[in-house]
Parts: sequence; C-alpha cells; structure tokens
Amino acid sequence: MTRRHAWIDASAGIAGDMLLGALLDAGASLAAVQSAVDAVSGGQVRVRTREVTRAGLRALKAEVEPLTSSLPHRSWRDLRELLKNAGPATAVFRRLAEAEGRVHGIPADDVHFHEVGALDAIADVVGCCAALADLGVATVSAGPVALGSGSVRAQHGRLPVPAPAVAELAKGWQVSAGGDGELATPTGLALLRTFARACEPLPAMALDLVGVGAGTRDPAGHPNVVRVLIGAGEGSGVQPDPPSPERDAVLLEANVDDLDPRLWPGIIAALLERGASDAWLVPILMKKGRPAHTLSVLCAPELVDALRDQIFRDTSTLGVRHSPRGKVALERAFADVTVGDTRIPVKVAHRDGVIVQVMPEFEDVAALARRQQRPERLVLQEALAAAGVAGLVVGAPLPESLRPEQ
Ligand SMILES: O=C([S-])c1cc(C(=O)S)c[n+]([C@@H]2O[C@H](COP(=O)(O)O)[C@@H](O)[C@H]2O)c1
Ligand code: NI
Repeated sequence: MTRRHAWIDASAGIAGDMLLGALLDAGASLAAVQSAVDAVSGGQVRVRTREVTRAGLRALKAEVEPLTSSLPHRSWRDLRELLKNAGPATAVFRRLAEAEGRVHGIPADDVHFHEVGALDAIADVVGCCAALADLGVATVSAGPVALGSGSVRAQHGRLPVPAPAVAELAKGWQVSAGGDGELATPTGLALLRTFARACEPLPAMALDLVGVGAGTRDPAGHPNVVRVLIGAGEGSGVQPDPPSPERDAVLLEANVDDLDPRLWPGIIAALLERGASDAWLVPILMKKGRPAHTLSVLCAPELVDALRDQIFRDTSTLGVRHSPRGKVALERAFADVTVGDTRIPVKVAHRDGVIVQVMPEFEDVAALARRQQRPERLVLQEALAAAGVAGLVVGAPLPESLRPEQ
C-alpha cells in the first residue's frame, strides 16, 4: 500500500478544529471520525461540517456540537482513563498535560484541563487522529507556525498570546507572530507537535489530496485556515511520534563534593517536578580522595536548558555535562482496581500485547494505607491481588480495553 505523507500548512495558525476541518475536507470519512469520537465521548457530541469562506477562500469548518450541557473540568489522570490510552490521542493530551504542568509549575498528573479538557477539544483530538488513520497517513511534517500576538480571554482571565502552554509546546519549532490575536491554540500545537516530526517546506510528493480547514474568526487580510497537502511520499523520512513512548533523551550530569547533603532530596524533587523523567545520586570518590556525588538527570531534549539552569541554581557545581541517550520505554496503560471501597490506579506496562509489569500507583496505595492506618505493604499486596483477579498479571495478554488504538 502507498505510504501517504501529510504536510500541514499552519502559516496562518492552527487549532484542533481547523486541523480536523482540513483533514475532513481532504477526504477523511466523517463517519469514521464520528465513530471514534463516540467511542470516547459516549455519544455526547456530534461532529458536523459546513462550507464557509475565509478572506475569500472556501474552507470546511468542523463543528463539535455538545449534546449535553455539562462541561466537566478533568484532570489529566481522569482524561487518560476516559481515553483508555487511545493511542495517539493519549499522546496528544499527554503532551498538553506536560506543557500545562510546566507552565503552572505542577506535575502533569495534577493538571486540570479547563477549556482544553472540554468535550469539543477531546472530539477535535480524537477526530484528527481518526481522520489521519482513515486517510492512510503514515508520516507528517509541517511548515513554520504563526502563533499570533496580543492577548486572549481564557476561563481564568486574560492570557498573553502566544498563550503560555502554546509557547511551551512550540519550543524547538519554527514560529512567528504572523498576525493579531490567538492564531495557534494549545490543542492545535499539541496535535501538530505529536504528529509532525519535521519542520520543513513542502516536501516532494505525488500530491493527491488537499484540504482546507477554517478557523472560527474571519479577519480581513489573511485567510484564517489550516491546509493539509497529502500525497505519496515520505516527507523528510521521519516517522510520526509513535504511540509507544520511544523518545530521545538527554542525560545531564554533575559531580558535586561540597554541598550540604540535607539539600539533595529537595533538589531532586524539584528537578522531577520541573519535568525530568528521572533524577538520582551516585556516591563517588573524586580527585584528591574526596567523597562526593554524581547528580544524574534524565530528560526530554526540550527540557535540557531549563533543567541545566536549575542545577546551576540549586547546587554548587561549576559544570554540567550533557549527552544524548536513546531510550526505549515500555508502553503503559492504566486500569483501576478496587481495594476495600477505594479505586486504585494500576500502571500496566506491556510489550507486543503482553503484560510485562503491573504496578499499583504507590502514592494512592500510601494514601489509602494512611487513611486505613494499615501498613503500606499490606495495601500494596491487596492492590496487586485485585489486579490479579482482574486478569492483570505478568505474561497475560493485555486486555482489549487497555489496548492503544491503532
Ligand atoms: O485553561 C487553561 S489553564 C488554559 C491555559 C492556557 C495556557 O496557555 S496555560 C491557555 N488556555 C486557553 O484556552 C483555550 C484553549 O483552546 P484549545 O483550542 O486548545 O482548546 C485557548 O484560548 C487557550 O489560550 C487555557
Ligand atoms: Ni493553563
């Protein structure tokens, strides 16, 4: 089968509904999109399209009509459960949660989605993922993105444009202001950054589909649209972000021999809070026979600058080494098990459809143990036993309900 490449033109900005409109305009099946959205929303929203013009250009406007009046605020933890690790859609929201977490200075798990967690944003994300799959798109790249300027009214007041989460998500991409107002939204950027692995001009391809998706506003002067150009080709050859968490990582290291050891736990906690995927200390014997520690911090490439600054600020080191590291992580899914009258999330790591690790979330185990005034060891055993009853055991096939969507 021909491998299709999609190139996204976000030179006028990007939002989830604009990209969805463009993909539907290019020929993605509305029925396929609606059925993917139904699967996560329980039939609470309807996706519709209508033809509009933007500065004289015809475009398709994707509209998500809520069939319920409740617009719940969800944490990333809740949303992950709702999406049941729905492959790329989960990856898009994980990226959003990590960006929001960095902006608000909280762990990604505690991020409370407001606007971006509403049903229409979920429908945009799930819809775009389904549309790309329906079009047979194997690789994606995109041009530079216009982010906008000025300010925007959000649920919690006025935000500068680019909105903080947008700026965070845009790191490492070619951007410009490109006009007034909010031209790129967090959801739009998260979609683009999850799927498009290269920022490049239109690559060589045998073009066969073009889609134009409309934004809500119709400002004079430029068409407020996202375009997708789809054809047989590979783009720059890079693959879209796989649903499996295979990522480039960077290892930051510093040897320190003169820090009050009581400071280390706080330093490590702060690095993890800032987004490091791991941080640890190894005791070493340094030059001149001095006992010391190597601080090691593993992180995503886009966090290197911030975490290096933090190491210089919080420790007494005079230098921080950095080296690229390949990293292959097991795919993870989450399931709830019941211990007593409490639901405890269990992390299920899997590979090739087989369960490899089953780990109750320790913070939840510890919280329940404190509430019940019982040893953590026993609550942990009970959570593992409950997972076993639910069929979540090492070596067992991953249950259908936890499988990422392809
Ligand atoms: O609700 C929150 S915390 C929020 C944070 C941010 C940050 O940049 S931080 C931005 N916004 C605004 O909400 C809408 C969301 O648009 P989507 O298309 O992504 O759903 C947008 O105007 C953001 O600037 C909200
Ligand atoms: Ni925010």
